[in-house]
Amino acid sequence: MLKIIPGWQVKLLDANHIQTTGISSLELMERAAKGFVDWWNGKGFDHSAPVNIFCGAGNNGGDGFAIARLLDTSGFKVSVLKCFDESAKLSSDALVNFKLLPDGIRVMDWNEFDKSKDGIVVDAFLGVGLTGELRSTAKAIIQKINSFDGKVISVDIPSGLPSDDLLSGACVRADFTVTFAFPKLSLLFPEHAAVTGELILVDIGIADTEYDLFDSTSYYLRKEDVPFFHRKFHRFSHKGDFGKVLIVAGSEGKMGAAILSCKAALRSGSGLVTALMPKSERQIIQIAVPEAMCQFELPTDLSRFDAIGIGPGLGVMGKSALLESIFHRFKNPMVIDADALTILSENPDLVHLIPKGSILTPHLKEFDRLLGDTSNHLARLEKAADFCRSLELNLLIKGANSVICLADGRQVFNSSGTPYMATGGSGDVLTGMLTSFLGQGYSSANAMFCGVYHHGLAGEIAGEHYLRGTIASDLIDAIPETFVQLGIS
Ligand SMILES: NC(=O)C1=CN([C@@H]2O[C@H](COP(=O)(O)OP(=O)(O)OC[C@H]3O[C@@H](n4cnc5c(N)ncnc54)[C@H](OP(=O)(O)O)[C@@H]3O)[C@@H](O)[C@H]2O)[C@@H](O)CC1
Ligand SMILES: [K+]
Repeated sequence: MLKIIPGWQVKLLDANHIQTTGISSLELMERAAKGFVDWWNGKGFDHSAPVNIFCGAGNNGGDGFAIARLLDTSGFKVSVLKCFDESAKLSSDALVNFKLLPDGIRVMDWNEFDKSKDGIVVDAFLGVGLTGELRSTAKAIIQKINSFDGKVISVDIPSGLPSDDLLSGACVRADFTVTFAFPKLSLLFPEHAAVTGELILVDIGIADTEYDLFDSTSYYLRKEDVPFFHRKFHRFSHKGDFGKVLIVAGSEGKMGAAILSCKAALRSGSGLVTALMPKSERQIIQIAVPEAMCQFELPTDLSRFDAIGIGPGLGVMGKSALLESIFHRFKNPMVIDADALTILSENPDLVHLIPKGSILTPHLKEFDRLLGDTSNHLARLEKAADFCRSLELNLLIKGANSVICLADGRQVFNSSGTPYMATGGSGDVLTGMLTSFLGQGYSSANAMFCGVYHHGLAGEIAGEHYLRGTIASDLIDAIPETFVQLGIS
C-alpha cells in the first residue's frame, strides 16, 4: 500500500529519491510531465482543441512548462499563461523548462486569457507548495480559470487547495486532477470532490519503500496491492475451507437486502451461506438464492459459523435483543451494517459487547448517528481513529474513496469504484463480500482490503456496461470478473 504523506514532505521525499537513485530533480519533473501526457494521450483529447496552460513560478508551474513542450511535440496547439510577473524568481527547474519552451508555443500573461474560446485549460499554477492564505492576484487567477466553461485539468492538485487541510478560500474547480507519486490527502475528502473531479494517480518511479522514512497512518489502496492480501487455496480445498457464514438480514418488504448479501457472499467464494430471516419470507430467498440455507431461529451454538454479517434489511423494531444475543454467543469478528448500526446508535451500551476485530460499515449519515455529528472529514477521521483504537474495532466509512479505519490506527483510502455505485443495495452487496472474506479465514484488515477493493472494481466493471443504469445486482454479477482482473484463482 502506498503511504500518504503531508504535502510539505514532498520536497524531502524527492530529495531522498534523488540522492538514492542519482537522478536529477529535473528528470523527476520530466517524469511527472511525461506521466501526465501519457494519461492525456490515453484520453484521446481532440487535437484541434487549443490547450491553455496556466503556469506558476514554482515547480508546479515547472511541470506545466514541461507538459506544454510535450503536448506541443504531440501536435497540440498550446499556449502558456504566465501566472507571475517579470520580477518573480522562478524555481530553478521551472526556469529550465520555461527556457525550453519551443518557439511555436505562445506565451502570454494570465489576464490575456480569453475564456470564451473553446479548448482545454491545464492548471499548473499552484501545487503542494502553497502556504498560508492566497494572495489577491492568486485569487484573481483562480477566478479567471473558474470562469472558463470548458474542461479544466489540474496538475498535482487544484490550485488553492491545501494538500492536507480543508479548503477555506478560493480554489480551481477541476474536471480531472492528475496527481504525482501519491494522492495528496485533501484530494480524498468528500467535501473536495467538486474541486478535485476525477482523480488520476501518476507513478513517477518513487518506490513504496521510500516512504518508510515518513511517519503517517494514512495509506492508499491500489489494484496492485490487493493480490497480496488474498489467501491461497489448494486443489484439495473443500467447501468447508471456504467458510460457513451466517447472514442475518431481511424482514417483510426488505428481503431484497438479504438476497443481495447472500448472493454476494457466495460470489465472493463462501462455501456455505446460511440466512437467518423471518420464516414468513422463506420462499422469496429460497427461490432467489437456492444455494443459501435458511434458519428461522438464532441457533444457540454459533461457533459452527466462521463469520456473521448482520444488518441489511433487518429492521430496527424489536431487534436489539437479537443483536445482543449474537454479541454474547459469537466471539469472532463479524460485519455490522445498516439497520444493525441504527440499533447500535439507539443502544450505545451494546457497542461494548461487539466482538473485538469486528467491522462496522457506516455511510456518512450512519457514522454521525453512531459517533456523533462531525462537521468535516478531518474531524470524522480523527473520531474514527479514537473509536477504533479504544474499542479494538474496525470501521469502514463508505463513500467515494471509502476509508478503512483499522484498530491499529491505519486509515486506508480505497481507490476503486465509480459514482454509478451510489444505488440502493450496493452496501448490502458489500456486507456479503466482507462477511465472505472473514469466513474464508482472512484477518479483519485483509477482509476489508479485499472486500472493499473488489466491491469498487465490480462497480467499475458493471458501470462500464450500464452507466447510470447500474443496479446492485449488476455488482454481484461482476464479482467473478474482479477475480479475473486481479489474477486471483
Ligand atoms: N514528488 C512529487 O510529487 C513531485 C512534485 N512536483 C511538482 O512540484 C510541486 C511543488 O512545487 P513547489 O514546492 O515548488 O511549490 P509550488 O506548488 O509550485 O508552489 C510554489 C509557488 O506558489 C507560490 N505561493 C505559495 N503560497 C502562495 C500563496 N498563499 N498565494 C500565492 N502564491 C503562493 C510561491 O510564491 P512565492 O511564495 O515563492 O512568492 C511559488 O511561486 C508539486 O505540486 C508538483 O506539481 C514535480 O515537479 C516533481 C515531483
Ligand atoms: K495545480
